[in-house]
Amino acid sequence: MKAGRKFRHLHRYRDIAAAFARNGFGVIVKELGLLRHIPFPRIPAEESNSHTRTTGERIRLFLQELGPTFVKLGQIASTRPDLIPAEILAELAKLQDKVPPFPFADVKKLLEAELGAPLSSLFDRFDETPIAAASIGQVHTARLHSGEQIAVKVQRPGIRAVVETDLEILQDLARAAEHRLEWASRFGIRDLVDELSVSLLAELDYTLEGRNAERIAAQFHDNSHVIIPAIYWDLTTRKVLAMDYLNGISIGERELLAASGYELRSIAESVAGAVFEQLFIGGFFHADPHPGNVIVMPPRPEKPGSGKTRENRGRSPDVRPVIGLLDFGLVGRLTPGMKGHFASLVIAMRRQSTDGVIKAIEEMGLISEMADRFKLRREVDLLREKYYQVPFSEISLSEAVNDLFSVAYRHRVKMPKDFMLLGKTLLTLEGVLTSLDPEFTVVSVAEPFGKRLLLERMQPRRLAETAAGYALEYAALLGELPSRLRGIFALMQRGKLPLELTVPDVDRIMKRLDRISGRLSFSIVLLSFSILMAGLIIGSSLGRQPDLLTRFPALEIGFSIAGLMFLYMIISIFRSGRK
Ligand SMILES: Nc1ncnc2c1ncn2[C@@H]1O[C@H](COP(=O)(O)OP(=O)(O)OP(=O)(O)O)[C@@H](O)[C@H]1O
Repeated sequence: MKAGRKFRHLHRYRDIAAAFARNGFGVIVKELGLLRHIPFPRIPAEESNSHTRTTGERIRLFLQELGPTFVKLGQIASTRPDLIPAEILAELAKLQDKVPPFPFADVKKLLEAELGAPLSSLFDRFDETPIAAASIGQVHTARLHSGEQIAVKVQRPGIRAVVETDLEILQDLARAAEHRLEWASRFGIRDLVDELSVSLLAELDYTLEGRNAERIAAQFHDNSHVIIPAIYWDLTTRKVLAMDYLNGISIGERELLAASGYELRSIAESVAGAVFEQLFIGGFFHADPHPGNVIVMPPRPEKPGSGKTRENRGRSPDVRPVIGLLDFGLVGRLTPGMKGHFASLVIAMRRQSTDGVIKAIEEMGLISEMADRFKLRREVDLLREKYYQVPFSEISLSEAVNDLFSVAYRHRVKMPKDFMLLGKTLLTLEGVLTSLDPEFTVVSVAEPFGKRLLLERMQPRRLAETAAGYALEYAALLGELPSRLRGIFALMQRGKLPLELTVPDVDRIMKRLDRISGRLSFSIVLLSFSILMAGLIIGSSLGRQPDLLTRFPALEIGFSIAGLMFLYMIISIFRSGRK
């Protein structure tokens, strides 16, 4: 730990040490020397909760006592069922950062400084009592001079400095812990803290949240059943976020929803549909669909604010409720490749194919060189047996995600951050929706989206893109090959080529080349096959429209090229097989 930093943050270190002690972790910290040179506070036995609370509870209380940075750390850790035992995970999921609001005088001061004008000229009405107060910011309602009802999120004064100090301390603690504790380095807690730093610092910039909201809104461009509040950019800064006020009922208020005449099943379906649309289709997703962030609004013909409403006139009225999503501080991204792997994984699990599951996780590039494939296969087999003949609609998503993640953890399969967020999103979603309607199964809604994604991937245009992508990957790998080989030859010349080092290296390159070329030729075969099929279909319709060919001679050329390509691919595949 850097001494200067420690001295600067002495007060905070003492708070942390006291929180450790009060929650029964003092001994561990002291003995491991994590907070060496910090005067350790004496906590009377009756003030410690170590005998009255479970470990999970104490961890939750410890984090809650230390405020926003630690609460967020716990919330991020709660997205890691691969790392954290279920009992502790359940406690972390309860973490709330609701705190008393800060005074209106501070709100006014901050708004006027940030927006550069007196409050009365900015708003027609500004409600002094916030509708929600969290540790980073609080939300007020207001009305613009133009009449719109808006919600204004205002950042707590001085919060950035507090978070930055805590992050520095956490980085020091994580470094010390990894140095001394095997489990800490196994958990990769430094990575966890780095991950936390990135997402927490992003949450302190409300303009990023505004941009996330707009990106998700664009994904629902054609869906009038999902509303994302429009952002008022002229009233938004890094510390102020102004958006449409969504007037509805939180999805957590089951009784109120039922009493207001909503059908709970229909709400559950709409919310699951909205989430899967982001996961499988858009690829950019809201990763924190907890009840406070999902609200139900009465069916209405038009989306307010966004101006991107689909025309509804002339259609029979649609009674599905409208789902409003809020709070875009935590988002995940799935590249087209990841979406595809995810769909393949779901399909392989559904087909009970162990090889398919392993292939899918292999293709994600997740299996480390260290993994014991034999054991991994056996565990996936066990999972397969567990889910054997369980109807897809009865599978508990959270259990399946947990099972998969814990196998992944045991085999050191590295899950990318966005996959973790995907898992967390699914877990939160299932929790929220089953408490709304215990009979509802989330996967039943997932299936059509997965199929749609796979169908989309089989379209000739997509196949062409995929083939082009692999070709680029091929080219990049070939490009990097000479330098790698040069390196290997240099080592050989110097007689410093340990066999165990080079063989896996070359092997890895060859395997990758093999894989890419396999996929490349497969994609080209599919592509040319699709073009050929399209040619045949259009060709068969030419009988009815004989002038098409004369009008589009390029079609004829296209078919001939596609046919030749296809033939060439088949012949070369047979040839390479013979060799
Ligand atoms: N546009 C809005 N329309 C209606 N209510 C809103 C709106 N924005 C925020 N709220 C209310 O304020 C609450 C807190 O907002 P939000 O979740 O964005 O803040 P946060 O500081 O990120 O809180 P948390 O840490 O709980 O995620 C929401 O749960 C919701 O009840």
